[in-house]
Amino acid sequence: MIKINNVTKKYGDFTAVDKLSLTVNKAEFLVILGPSGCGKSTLLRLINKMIDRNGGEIQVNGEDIDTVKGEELRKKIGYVIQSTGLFPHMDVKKNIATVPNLLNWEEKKISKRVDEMLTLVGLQPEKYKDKKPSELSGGEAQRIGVARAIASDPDILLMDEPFGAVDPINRLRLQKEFRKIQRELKKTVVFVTHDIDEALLLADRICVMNKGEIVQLDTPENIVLHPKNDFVSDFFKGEGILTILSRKPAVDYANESVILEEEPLDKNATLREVLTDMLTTGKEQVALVNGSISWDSILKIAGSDLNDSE
Ligand SMILES: Nc1ncnc2c1ncn2[C@@H]1O[C@H](COP(=O)(O)OP(=O)(O)OP(=O)(O)O)[C@@H](O)[C@H]1O
Repeated sequence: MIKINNVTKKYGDFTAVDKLSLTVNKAEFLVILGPSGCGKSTLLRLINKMIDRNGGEIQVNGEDIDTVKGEELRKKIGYVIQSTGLFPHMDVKKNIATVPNLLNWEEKKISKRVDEMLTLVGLQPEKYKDKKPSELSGGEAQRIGVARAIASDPDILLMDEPFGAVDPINRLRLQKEFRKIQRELKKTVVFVTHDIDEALLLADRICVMNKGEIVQLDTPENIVLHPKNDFVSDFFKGEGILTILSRKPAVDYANESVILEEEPLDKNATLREVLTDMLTTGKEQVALVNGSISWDSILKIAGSDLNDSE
């Protein structure tokens, strides 16, 4: 858990983070979203003491960060940045082993951990561990960045646009895989992005920032459907409904009394996939494993029921 209380960061006369308070719960995926220059990266770097603050307090897992040395704190908190920050002269296994080495783990334990981490992020250990970063694609390098950040099993991960350099198709795959890993390992994640779809797809809660302050902190659904002010609604510009549909399992909305004589969609299909199926086939009713769902009900869900269902 991370507790930020009344924290301010100034660069000269300029206030980058302004008396900001925020609690990130254990195992929560919190996304910080906002326009360029609003203070997102600064906030992240304050948490792991890469920069000093001018006022306020920060606690990490109940401990005031002022009582811990920066290097010690950073061994306990994973940090991933857009450029991946992999060391170019080290091979993949050495990169992943960075923090375990700093923590003086035994060779055998490190080697086992490297293989586990590569497998976790979907890369075959034998094929990848001896490669240099220059021999990896952008998406592979991002995965190694994630593997390195979680290698020493930190409770908390700070991620600053970690998938920014990846092409859209691999990006979506990485986002989904990472979300799954985060849920399985119950990591507390603070994730910075200015990509609205990414925020809506990943977040338990979104913290919308502007000019160093929090404008709205809420679930993705509430932010899209009930923006607090014009800044938030202009920022989202009506986007987001499709992404929210893609977070909802269709089976949760099935009409169990209408059974169709046709092949049902996959049991894991989302409302967005139902909508796509309807738009590509022209069907107004689609079969699900536990009943069916109609065009009218999708429209109704997109319009209002999403909010009530939270
Ligand atoms: N070392 C620094 N010295 C002076 N000003 C800085 C410094 N680092 C950041 N700033 C300023 O502080 C503000 C917040 O920067 P920050 O990097 O936190 O923004 P951000 O929201 O992460 O932006 P982006 O989405 O573009 O990465 C910006 O106006 C930036 O120019």
